[in-house]
Amino acid sequence: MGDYVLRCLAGGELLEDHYTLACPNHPGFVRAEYTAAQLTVRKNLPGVFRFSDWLPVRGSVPTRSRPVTFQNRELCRELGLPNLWITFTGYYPECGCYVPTGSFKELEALPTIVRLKEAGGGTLVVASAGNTGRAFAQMSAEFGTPVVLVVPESSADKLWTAGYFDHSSIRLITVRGDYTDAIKTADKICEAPGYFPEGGGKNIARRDGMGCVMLDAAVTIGKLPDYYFQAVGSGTGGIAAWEATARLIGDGRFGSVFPELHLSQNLPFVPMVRAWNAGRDHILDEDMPNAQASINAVSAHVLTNRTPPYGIRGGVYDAMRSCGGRMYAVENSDAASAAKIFAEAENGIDIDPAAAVAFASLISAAEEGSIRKNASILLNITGGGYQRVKKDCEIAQIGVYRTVDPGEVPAL
Ligand SMILES: Cc1ncc(COP(=O)(O)O)c(C=O)c1O
Repeated sequence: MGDYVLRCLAGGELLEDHYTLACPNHPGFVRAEYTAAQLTVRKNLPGVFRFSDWLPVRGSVPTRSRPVTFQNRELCRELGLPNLWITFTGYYPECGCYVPTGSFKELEALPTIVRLKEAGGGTLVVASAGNTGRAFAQMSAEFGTPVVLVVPESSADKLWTAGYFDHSSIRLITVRGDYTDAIKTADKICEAPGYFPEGGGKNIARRDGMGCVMLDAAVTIGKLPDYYFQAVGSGTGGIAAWEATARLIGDGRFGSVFPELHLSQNLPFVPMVRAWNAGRDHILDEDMPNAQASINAVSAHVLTNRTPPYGIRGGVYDAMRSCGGRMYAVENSDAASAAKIFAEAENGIDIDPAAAVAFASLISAAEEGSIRKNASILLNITGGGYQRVKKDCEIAQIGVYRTVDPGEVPAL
């Protein structure tokens, strides 16, 4: 299971995999090419590991976390989209979804910790605006993998575990700055031996873990959707959807056309939307005017990455070029209205502000008539059910180990 070779996308050469995140000779992403040409869903394996054929791991860890794809007929009628499918990754027992930290970042964290363990282990260093850090914290508490989490000071309250109280394997560092400052601090920590970057979009375990959303949708719907809607900060989920689609097309049973990517960001911080709409393969400073104030003004802070893998070979720009599609800039108020519609339709489930941004972009596309109404649409609800998880499980806040200024490296 999970047999693969690792290929450099820029140079085309095969690479040895020692938790390898990048090619030593070329910039750009590396990608896993799996031996299994067809996907066998292994329901006997836990959670997301049912897709192990196309995950870069040999083993698994016990978990219930996986995405769940379903339809809500009433919502389909209300929106005039009869073939709307939702893939939900969060905590929503009524739909069989038990992701305790509430977001699809757990789909990345699970194969990442297994991949690192199989490569010899070490301490994972994770920069996060909140959700990624919480996902890795949960894994660390459950499986003992040591992690250093680096988050903006304002995100510290988002760092908790559900049902696990021993946090001795977790070091939480808060930075007096934003998400990008957290990324820089994390990079510096990784210069010390024994500390490994989780790798963000460069990590095949993270991308292929997220790609399980598309795999779950395709096996549930029985074919690839025509449109894929997701809110993006790094854009890794969009890239992952593109890569998973390529594998599904190769499988031969799910169709041969890439779904259009409909990716959204939260106004006023929308660097990828601006770059894409200007036809550029790179982001300029002018795409992020008043960056700090704009970041402070969005409702979905997890979408505020100032250095996303946009123009890199195999990144967001390539994915958009390959699939076609559109990018949306969504107002906070529209995201809030979308979240309300979702809660009313789905047992009061509160969705993540980022997922609300994606849903709002879909609503606007439907209202504008810019998508075909009868097309098969996949809406990636990337997080939700936080209120429910806090009701059903005991929550343990993670204590801050050190608080540092931007550029400062904490002693660990
Ligand atoms: C709930 C949620 N949705 C969407 C995103 C954006 O994901 P990405 O840009 O990595 O695909 C994030 C990122 O942290 C998230 O936490």
